[in-house]
Amino acid sequence: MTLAYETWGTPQRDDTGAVVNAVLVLHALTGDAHLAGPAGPDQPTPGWWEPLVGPRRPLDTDRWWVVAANVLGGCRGSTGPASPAPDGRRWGSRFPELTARDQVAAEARLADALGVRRFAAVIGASMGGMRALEWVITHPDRVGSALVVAVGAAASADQIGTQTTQQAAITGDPGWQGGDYTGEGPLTGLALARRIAHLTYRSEGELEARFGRRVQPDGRFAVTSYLEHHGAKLVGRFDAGSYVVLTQTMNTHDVGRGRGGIATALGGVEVPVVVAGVDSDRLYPLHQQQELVDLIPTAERLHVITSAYGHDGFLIEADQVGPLVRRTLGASSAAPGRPPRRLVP
Ligand SMILES: CC(=O)SCCNC(=O)CCNC(=O)[C@H](O)C(C)(C)COP(=O)(O)OP(=O)(O)OC[C@H]1O[C@@H](n2cnc3c(N)ncnc32)[C@H](O)[C@@H]1OP(=O)(O)O
Ligand SMILES: N[C@@H](CCO)C(=O)O
Repeated sequence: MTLAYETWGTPQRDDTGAVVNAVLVLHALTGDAHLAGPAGPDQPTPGWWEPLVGPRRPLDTDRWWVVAANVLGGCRGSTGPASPAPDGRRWGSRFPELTARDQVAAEARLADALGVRRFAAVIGASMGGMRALEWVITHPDRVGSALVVAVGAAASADQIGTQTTQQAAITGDPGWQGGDYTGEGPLTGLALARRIAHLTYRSEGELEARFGRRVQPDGRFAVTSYLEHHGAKLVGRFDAGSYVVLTQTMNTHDVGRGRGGIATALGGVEVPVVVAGVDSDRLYPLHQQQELVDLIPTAERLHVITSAYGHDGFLIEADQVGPLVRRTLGASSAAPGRPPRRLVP
């Protein structure tokens, strides 16, 4: 198994050689390890949280060693369905179904390899928030604090409904070939999946204000053209097999599975957790983050990101996410050179 990762800042080690200032940042569905920095020949997008990383920024690289890895099952350097299996062919349909717990198990092995016994903080939104929750529950001794944004304790019917419909758009494309495509693959299906998904990532009000019923000179509704643009862009940078595998990990997300239910699993959390949501998020509505706050004894109040942009607000509203990152690091029980600050509910 390969995990592709990037780091920013400099690791500080204690007497035993363990890194004491590492912060793990976990990306969402179509993100990758490139948290900050420009696009380049091998990197299709600029850093997805660029404003948050650097000297004196919330993820202050003069102080923290920031680590971001491409998720297991992804297609930006880590092992996924498009990777070659030992026989040299793509894993394709032979790639196993993964859960967020498997992905966290892989990330824990990355931490071992990097010499990180304990992260000062683990930070994630959306699919990254699922893994941040699993980190807190599975490895409480390895997490100083956590920031969990725009996610719930378990996939909802609404989320499973839209994600399985996106999967059907891909697997119904003749180019899918049971997952064992060669060449271009199910590009039409992947673009359609992204269009469906993107609608859930933005708000009704934003789309109305930006596009309304406007028709472009080419005869297309402006909103249709916008969605086609996002579909075409994703096709240029993402593998359809990874899209199916990763959305399936999101469908099976349930912190309570095998742990006596959500309330029991979250009720045992001892790591300080900062929970936030976006007020216009129709995919992961605020009541799901309120449930996390209600059930996690170490979570303080719900932090609300005010945004017109819906779920994507966690990517766009860096000015509001930044203070939450600082708050999370300030609450860490593992921050070097500073006593932990208790988050009072
Ligand atoms: C900055 C990055 O690229 S981050 C890279 C990693 N990406 C991720 O992790 C998530 C994937 N991306 C996303 O979710 C979103 O695109 C975001 C959140 C990053 C960006 O959101 P915003 O900045 O609000 O961009 P928005 O959704 O308005 O889209 C702008 C694009 O739509 C295009 N567009 C706007 N209106 C129309 C229209 N009527 N017809 C066609 N295209 C249109 C713009 O030209 C622009 O194109 P470009 O991105 O190729 O320059
Ligand atoms: N726009 C985000 C939404 C998923 O959280 C992405 O593509 O990763």
